[in-house]
Amino acid sequence: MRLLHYFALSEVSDGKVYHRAGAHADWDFLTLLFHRDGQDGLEICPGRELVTEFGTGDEWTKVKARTGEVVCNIGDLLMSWSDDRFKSTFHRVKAPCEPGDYFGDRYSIAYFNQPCKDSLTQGPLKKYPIVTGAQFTDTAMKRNFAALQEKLKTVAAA
Ligand SMILES: O=C(O)CCC(=O)C(=O)O
Ligand SMILES: [Fe+2]
Repeated sequence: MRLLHYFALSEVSDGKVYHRAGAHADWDFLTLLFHRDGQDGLEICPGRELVTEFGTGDEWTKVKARTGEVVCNIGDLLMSWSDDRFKSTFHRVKAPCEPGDYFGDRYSIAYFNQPCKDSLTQGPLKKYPIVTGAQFTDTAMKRNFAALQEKLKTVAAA
């Protein structure tokens, strides 16, 4: 479970668009997101053909934050377990940076459903090799860490 507090920002704009959580897919089975009325920012790009690649350029949909509603994001484990029938939900959190955005404090709860370490998963079509929960999580963490290292290199070189 992740308890997120995105701090309030002053209502200034330099004309650029920023994100406080970059585009990503979660590597769990299913993420349940809880927001508060009016604290918008989440944008989703569902149905993307990927297992956690950090791409850009697709169509993004803004999700209205509402108290009492639960946003369910498909994670990479459900994607591979379903032999890619259900695609991971690519998502990001926009920073308030344009007129009309919500600039106040934003609270969000992300409940990540992770597999037990010794559980075994494989889809009915056996598209991917059978893995334990521990192997799946370990691979996902290493892949994300490698992607982050690559990104840092690009930023450092710029
Ligand atoms: O704050 C949100 O609405 C999303 C957070 C999120 O995507 C994450 O923690 O993985
Ligand atoms: Fe996420």
